[in-house]
Amino acid sequence: MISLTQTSFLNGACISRAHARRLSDSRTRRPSSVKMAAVNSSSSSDHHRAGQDKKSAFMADSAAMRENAAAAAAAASSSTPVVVEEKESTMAGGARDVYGEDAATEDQFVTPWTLSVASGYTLLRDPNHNKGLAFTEKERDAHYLRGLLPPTVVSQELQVKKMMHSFRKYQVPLQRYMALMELQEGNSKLFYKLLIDNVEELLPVVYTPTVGEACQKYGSIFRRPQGLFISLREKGKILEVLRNWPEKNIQVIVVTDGERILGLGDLGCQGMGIPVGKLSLYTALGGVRPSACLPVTIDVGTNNDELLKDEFYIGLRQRRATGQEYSELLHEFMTAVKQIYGEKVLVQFEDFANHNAFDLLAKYSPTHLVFNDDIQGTASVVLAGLISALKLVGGSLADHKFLFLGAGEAGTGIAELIALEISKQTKTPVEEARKNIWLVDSKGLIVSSRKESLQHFKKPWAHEHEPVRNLIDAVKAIKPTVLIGSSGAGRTFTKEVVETMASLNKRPVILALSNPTSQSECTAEQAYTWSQGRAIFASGSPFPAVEFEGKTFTPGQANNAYIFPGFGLGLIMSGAIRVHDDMLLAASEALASQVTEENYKKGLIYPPFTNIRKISARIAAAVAAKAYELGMATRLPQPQDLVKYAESCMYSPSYRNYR
Ligand SMILES: O=C([O-])CC(=O)C(=O)O
Ligand SMILES: [Mg+2]
Repeated sequence: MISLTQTSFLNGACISRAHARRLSDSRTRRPSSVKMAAVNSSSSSDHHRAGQDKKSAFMADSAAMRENAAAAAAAASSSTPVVVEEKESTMAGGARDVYGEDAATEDQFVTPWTLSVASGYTLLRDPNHNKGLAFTEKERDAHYLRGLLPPTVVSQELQVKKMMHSFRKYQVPLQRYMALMELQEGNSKLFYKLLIDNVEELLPVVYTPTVGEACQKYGSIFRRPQGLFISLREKGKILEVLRNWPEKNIQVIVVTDGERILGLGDLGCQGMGIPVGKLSLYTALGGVRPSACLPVTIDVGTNNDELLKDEFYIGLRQRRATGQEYSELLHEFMTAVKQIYGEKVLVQFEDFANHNAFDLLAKYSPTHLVFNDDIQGTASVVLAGLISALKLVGGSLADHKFLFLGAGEAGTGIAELIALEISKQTKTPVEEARKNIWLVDSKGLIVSSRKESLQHFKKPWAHEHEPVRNLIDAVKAIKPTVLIGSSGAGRTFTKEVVETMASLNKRPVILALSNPTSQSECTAEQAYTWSQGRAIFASGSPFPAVEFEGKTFTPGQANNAYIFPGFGLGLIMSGAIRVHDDMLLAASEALASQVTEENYKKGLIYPPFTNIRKISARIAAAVAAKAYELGMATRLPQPQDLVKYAESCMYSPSYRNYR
């Protein structure tokens, strides 16, 4: 059988280069309805970095950034025409896949490809094409599969049913995680179908909280590498390392350095579980095709002594590199990424420690398409929850008083986005809007008398007030209507804290955002019981429904998983080249608008995850619309119906027919 396959997947004799080129050309022939746009990938705007203010850097902005990015976008849409989108429906009769798939594959137009003669045996071991028992009789004949499979032929639906049946037999969450990872490595389409069809049940396994435990034990459960590992040893060679990755058409990279994995601290190289998990959600929840997703872990060592002593640890056995050594490696990575994948690749920073997260975002926002999920994604999802909570508590955002426990990435990120939204709604300066927002860190309430010793990202929150040393005293002094936990420290919303919130408010809004479950500031049960069922509660990690005095309370999950998949899709489908604060606000509003009356009746401030693909399409459309409005989109012309367009761009995990 002749197959087009990637260089790293050679199995059998290669055919001649000329023949390969002919086949490859016909494979990548453009269907007539493919849309064109003018894109000059070389247009860089590094020089636009100048003038970035560190204070506003978490959401690098605004007027200057917008102008710069719009100029870059204009420059980017001026020369060499390239294919910018392929829709499945436009592909019929167009280019054919490796195995003669009769619908377009998600990896269409990926280059470079090498032709090889693959055996059926190889096909069964290729996760992107394997269908297991679902190979039809004809396919078994055509692709050298006879005898390699038992006689039965089953549908993908039956495979899903069977997988769920055996999955449910595992009682231990980590075993469930391993079973799903094995499936992802063996049959990618089945994995995504399973995840999409059973999202509520499987999310806590491939993602928070189980992924946290998986990272802690990554070394001992390690079977096959996932993602790309870039360590200090690869310094000077990062471009080569990126070229080793088999997929070439990368659209989203999730990168971590493992220093602050969820609320679990420094897990070094074992943080890889996080980019892998986040990108699974990019595909399952946001419809970004798996081959366009690249998980990366930058290994600069770890300060986790237990891991350094652990014989199964998979990373560099040294303490973390810092300062120039660290920033040089990161800079080489960011430069290489843009060089190899172009201006429109989205780099999502994930679970970096505060001291690097803010600086990296500030440094690269003006020149790259970057997004920090912990600062911006979490901010956007929480703002959405607050917008919808207003339906239950009344008033506008400006009427409320917010108190945070935790003044790191999530805390200050959320605080700033709330302030931006208030400022937009009330047409007051953002400094004014910040006045109703208070933050507590490990040293107590952030007040102006502490200003000198504060890290730069905390300074905007240092208001005039006498010193307050702990959370409970801050609750009593500030009298917030909304309490938000983002400190990574578990069980810090004590009975007294929740009871005080309930004594101050008819319906206290309490968000316990820290992950995983062990780090949650309080449980759903505690929030509902201690507030006599009056709390409007949501948490970063999932909690089951709670019965209290004969009533059932279903907590919402205020997790950035609602935002980043749709947000990323919106950036990709519009060809956005920068992230702008207004896109985050647009995403929040789009998510809040998806909460139904029925959800509100149950006290929910987020819609259920069951409909997440529809929700993601709406978020994507809102983000793309904003990109077009701001002049930051390069995919032209703008599609008329962005929601429909987002839906049409989404990856489908259904098997293709191989002719
Ligand atoms: O991964 C999650 O569940 C949310 C998140 O970004 C974090 O806690 O760092
Ligand atoms: Mg995170």
